Order: sequence, then structure tokens, then C-alpha cells
Amino acid sequence: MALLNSILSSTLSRGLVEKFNPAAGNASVAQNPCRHTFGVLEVQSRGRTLRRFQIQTKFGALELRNGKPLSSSLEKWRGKSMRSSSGSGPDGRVGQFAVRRKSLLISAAYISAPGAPADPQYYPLPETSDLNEFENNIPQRENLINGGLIARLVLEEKQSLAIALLSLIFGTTCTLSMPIFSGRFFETLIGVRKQPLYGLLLKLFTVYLMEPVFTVLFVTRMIRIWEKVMKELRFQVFQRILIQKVAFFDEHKVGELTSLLSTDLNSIKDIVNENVSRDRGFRSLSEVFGTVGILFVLSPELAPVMSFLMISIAGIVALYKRTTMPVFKAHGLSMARISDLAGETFAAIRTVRSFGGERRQISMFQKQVLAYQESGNKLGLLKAANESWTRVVVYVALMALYILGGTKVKSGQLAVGRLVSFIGYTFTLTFAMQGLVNTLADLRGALAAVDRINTLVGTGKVDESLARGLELENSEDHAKFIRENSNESLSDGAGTASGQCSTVCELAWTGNVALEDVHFAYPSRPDAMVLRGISIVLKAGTVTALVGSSGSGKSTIVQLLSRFYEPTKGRITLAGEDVRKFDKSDWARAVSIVNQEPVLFAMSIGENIAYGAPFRKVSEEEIIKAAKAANAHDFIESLPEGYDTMVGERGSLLSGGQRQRVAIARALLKNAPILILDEATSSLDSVSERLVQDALDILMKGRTTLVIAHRLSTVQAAHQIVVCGHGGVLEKGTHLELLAKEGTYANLVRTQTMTFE
Ligand SMILES: Nc1ncnc2c1ncn2[C@@H]1O[C@H](COP(=O)(O)OP(=O)(O)OP(=O)(O)O)[C@@H](O)[C@H]1O
Repeated sequence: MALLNSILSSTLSRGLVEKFNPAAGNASVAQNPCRHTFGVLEVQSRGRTLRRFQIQTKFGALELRNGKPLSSSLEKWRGKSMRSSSGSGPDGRVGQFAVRRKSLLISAAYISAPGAPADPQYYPLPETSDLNEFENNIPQRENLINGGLIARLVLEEKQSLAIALLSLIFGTTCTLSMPIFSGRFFETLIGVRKQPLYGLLLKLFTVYLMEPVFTVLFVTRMIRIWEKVMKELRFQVFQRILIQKVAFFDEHKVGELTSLLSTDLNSIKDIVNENVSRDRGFRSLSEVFGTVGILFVLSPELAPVMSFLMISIAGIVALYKRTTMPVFKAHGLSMARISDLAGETFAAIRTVRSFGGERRQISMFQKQVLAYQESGNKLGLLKAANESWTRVVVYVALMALYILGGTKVKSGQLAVGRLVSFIGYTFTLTFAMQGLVNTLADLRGALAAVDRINTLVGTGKVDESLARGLELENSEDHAKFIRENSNESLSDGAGTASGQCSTVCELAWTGNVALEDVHFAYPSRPDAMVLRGISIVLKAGTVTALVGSSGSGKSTIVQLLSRFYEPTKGRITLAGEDVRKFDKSDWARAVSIVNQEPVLFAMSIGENIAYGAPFRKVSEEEIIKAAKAANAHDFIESLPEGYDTMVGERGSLLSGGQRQRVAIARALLKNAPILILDEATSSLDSVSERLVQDALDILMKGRTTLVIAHRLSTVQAAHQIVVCGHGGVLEKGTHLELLAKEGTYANLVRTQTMTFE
């Protein structure tokens, strides 16, 4: 779906689209001069139209005309295994559409716009009519949470599992023996059975005493096992999200990802935690089987009545299962949207307030809450229907039992105590079946949550290099290496690598960093080339400044040097070695970035500075030394709680200049040989700028530095100035050389001087 959305939204939102025609799903989209684009999406199979969707784009995203997300509506086509041959539209372009068994994806869409430029690069569509080729390129889903993993984790707790199973068996035996004793008790009272009453009461007492004991044992053991499983699943999901490529985070909202860890994992947790009580989960399952067995022993004639009860309830459950799955999914998705919107609103509260956007946010929130309410109501209706039908079946079965059983007792074919026991078991069975139904409903929710998690993180692209680096760090050898090489003192600059750094760092202190014929387009906009063959050498220990107009790709170069993305073509090298050879976590230690809006974590100033070396213990002296070098010590000391002062979310309790200096202290502590300053002083007033600039001068000493600054006066002293434009390098040289050239740089300097004057 992500691919579908990215193809459609990127193209539709650009306003180029008049028609879009996935050969099997044929859509014509009429351009609306307002912000919406409307159209029809037809899902076809073997030339037959299965479904037509009225669709629209809104703020660049694709949804149904009634405002519902397209993804959940298309969901039901999953598993139909439809595919189509290719087709061509009015301008001869080819489009294809594939619905796979596991993942529903539109691999390509035919898009044609009368009057739109016939430039292939505007269309993110491969020019091929071979559907197999598409199918091969469709990302395969790898289920992160699967039966194998859960079974392995559960089996790790063998002892607890054995105790839980034994408690389950004994507890169920106690429960199931109760109606037998009730029957005998009744027979003793009316004198049919000759047995001392106290003996029977003692047995009943023992059963009533032991059942809670076994229940406690079962519940505590099961919860213990499941908490351990959940701990591991939470860890795995968090880790898997964390190691996705940066493009994944461009695609998914923060709320969507955090709700995987909260709402969805909690649904999985509930499947055990909410189902260990009596008449739920395993208890109900064992009671159902036990009761049916006993019923057949008690009365083979009456037991088929109960079988009817069982089959009917199972049928209702199956129906419930089928109908609730998509509703459960939609409900979970609505919740994710709510938390997403709330998170975004609160994070941007100042912007909302300054634009008076409260009303808009409230109305958007209302819309989301309404959608949640609607899906909740739908779930409620389904639940009610399920409950009432189950009851009708039970009452019908009871009536049949009274009529048939009563007749048999009257004719002397059945002992009255047996009928009493039978009726008792009927109630046990009813409660157990009801419990099973509820458990299955929870299971539906949990499976939907598992599916959401697997769909989101299973089809994402893991950053292999980062994953490899993290794996290595977890290894004992690496931990030993870090312990042996950790240096407690803060290095002052070049050539004094702290030892925390791997060979990449050692290489980076002396080797040049080079961009060689680098081409790049962001994965979310693969059709828009940002860099078209850029080559720059950052000489070791020198300062290179990047200048150029807004949107010329300067920050993109920073992103590539940070290895948040990989070049589409060309390469980045360190001392002649392709950087892709190095693990990303090693590379991250070799590069420090200080940008315009440094993000601090919601912890103390001291902890934020220590984050510069997250892989080792940092001493207080080191933190103070770094803060002093970053001109931050005095302001920190003036705060009532000094280095223990909490900085608030994203550092919001500090001023811009203070935040910047804490970030510089953090970078100083990191002591990385490659330094990137992306507009590090541009948002500061002149006093703060001076303080920060002094700190930066210390930080830059001896490091290979890349500076991006709009204010050209701040980059005049750079060893090399590179002027970017049109996806490439326009000019290169020192300040004086470029001025003498009388080219773009000289013009930029002139314009800025005039503006200043
Ligand atoms: N995450 C992203 N996904 C898609 N496109 C992006 C992304 N980030 C930037 N772009 C696009 O890449 C192009 C270059 O942006 P970039 O931020 O590198 O320019 P810049 O030279 O740093 O601009 P400025 O000086 O204004 O910061 C722009 O057209 C921008 O819209």
C-alpha cells in the first residue's frame, strides 16, 4: 500500500494527472482546480470489474470520496490473487496492477495527462510490460512476529509452562467435578443415593478449596511467561523500527510507529493477560473439551443436543471472526491516527497558537474521533449480534434438554441426579463457550495487531549496514574492545583519537572524504533528481564551505555524508575506500553534526552532553570540560540545578543559543574526526553567535569540516568554498579566488553585501 500511496500521491498531488489507469484497476482522475483531485479506481480481474472506488486526493494523500482511507478499503481484496495483463493508455504508456496473495500492491499505474510534459522522469513508473518483472521487485514481507518466534520464547520458560499446564489440568478437573457432586448431593437429599452427607460435603469442600489454588498457580505462571514474551516482542519491534532506513521514517508518521509499541502490542499482551481467568482462554477451551467428554459418558442420548450447541456456537464464532477482522483493523488504525494527530498538535503547539489553528486542529481531531467512534460502534454491533445469537442457541439447547431429559427421567431411563449434573454441565459449557467466543474476539484483535506490525515493519527496508554494526556491538569481542580502548579524558582535537572510535575514525583523522560523481533522488520522490553528478573532496583537517541558493541540495549532501541515504549513483569515499564498506554505527561515530535546530533529549543537561559518547560511561569531569570548551559552563552553572537541570522536550526549556552550545559540548565529547555544521549559527543573535562561533572554532580545530551557511561572511575563512546549483558544483575555490572569478559566488557576495547595507 505504501508503494501505491507513494506512486499515486506523489503524482496526483503534483497536479499532472488527468487519468490513471492501472491496467487491471482502471482509474480516470479528473483534475480539480481546488486542492482535491477526484477519480475512480476500478479493481478488475479477468476483464470483469469487481469493484469501483470513488477516490480523491486530499493534501496529497489518497482516500475514498467519503474520507475513508483507501488502504483499508482495498484490504479486503487481499488474498484474491488477482493480476492483470498490461495495458496501454491514450499516449501509449503502459500500466500494470498486481494484487498479491500476501501483500496488496499496485506496482504501477498508468498515468497520462493531456498537456502534461511527456518527460518520463515525472512518472515513477517503469517502462515495461512484463508483470513478472514487477512482481519480482515487489518487496517481500518478512513477518517479524510469527508462530515460530512465540513458540520459541514460550518454550524458554519450560518449568513455568509445565506448572501452568498441570495447574490447568487440575483446576479444570476440580471445576468439572463440581456438577457431579451437585448431582450426587441432590440425589442424597431426596434419598435416591445412600451416602453419608458429610463425606460428600468434605469432597465438595476440597474441590472448592483446591480450585482457587490451581487457578492462582496457573494465572501467575501464564502471566510470567507472557510478560517475558511481550518484553522480547517489544524489544524486537522497537529495534526493527530503529534500524529501518531513514526513508521509512519519511513515509510513516511518528504516531503510527509509536502506536505499534503501545496499542498494538497491548492487544497482543491482552490475549493472555485478559484470558487467564476462569471461563476464558485455555480454561474455557479445556472446560469445553472436558464437559463434552463427560456429557457423552453421562448420557450418550442427550450429548448430541450439546453437540448441536457446540457446532452452532462455533459457526457463530467463525462468522464473527470473518466479519470483525477488517473492523478491528480499521479501529486500530483510527486510534493510531488519533494519537498521531494529538502528538503532532502538542509538539507544534506554538505554531498552532501563532496561526490560531486550534479550531482547525479540533475539527480534525473531531473527525478522527468520529471515525474511531464509528468503527467502535460497528464492533459493538457485531459483538452484540454475536452475544445474542450465542444466547439463543444456548436457550434452544436447554429447552431441548428439559424436554428430552425430563421425558427420560419420567420413564425411568435416566437417573434424576444425572439430569441435574447434565444441566449443571450445560451451564459450564455455556460459560466456557461464551468465554471462548470472547477469547476468540481478543484473538482477532491480537492477530489484527500482529498483522499491522508485520505489514509495517515487515515490508520496510532494514538498513543492513546499521543492523550489522549493532549486531557487532552486541558481541562480546566488541564490548571487550570498547572496554579496553575507552579513554576517560577528553581529546583536544586532531590526531588524538579517543580510542572509542573504530578503524573508521582512525582513517578519518587523516584521510580525505570525497563525493565522486554522486547522483541522488529521495526515495519518497524517486523522479526528482536532487544531485546530478556532484564531486567534492573534503581534505582531511580542513574546512570546506557549501554555499548556494535554497533548494540546491546542500542539506542533501549532509544527509548523504551522514549516510541517512545512499547515493543513487556514484560513491562517497574515505581515504579512497567506499564508505559503504563501513558499518553505519562505526561511521556514525566518525561524523558529528551540529545543525540549526539541534535536538536535545528530555533529560538533564549533563546527560545530554554525555550522549556524545552513548556507548561508554562518561565522567563528570569530561562533561564539564566539554561544556567549558563549548562556552556553556557559565550558563549551566547559573541555573539553579546546574548540570542536573532538565532541558524539557527537545530542549525547549533552553534558549536557542544555549541549546546550540549544549549540542556543541555533546559534539566535543563525541570527538569525531568529521564535523558537519549545517547553518549552526544562523538562528542566533549576535551575542549568542559570537559565543557559539568561538565554541565552534575550538570544535573545528584539526577536523575535516563541512560548513553550510547562508551568511557568506561566516565562511570566508574556509580552505575551500563550493558553490552548488542545478544538482552539481558551479564553482570551487577560496574566497579570494572565487571573487576574482566574478561568477556566481561573487554575485552572491555582492547581493548579500547590498542587502546588508
Ligand atoms: N526528505 C526529503 N524527501 C524528499 N525531498 C526532499 C527531502 N528533503 C529535501 N528534499 C528536496 O530536495 C531538494 C534539495 O533540498 P535541500 O534541503 O538539500 O536544499 P538546501 O540547498 O539545503 O536548501 P536550504 O538552503 O533552503 O536549506 C529540495 O527540492 C527539497 O524539496
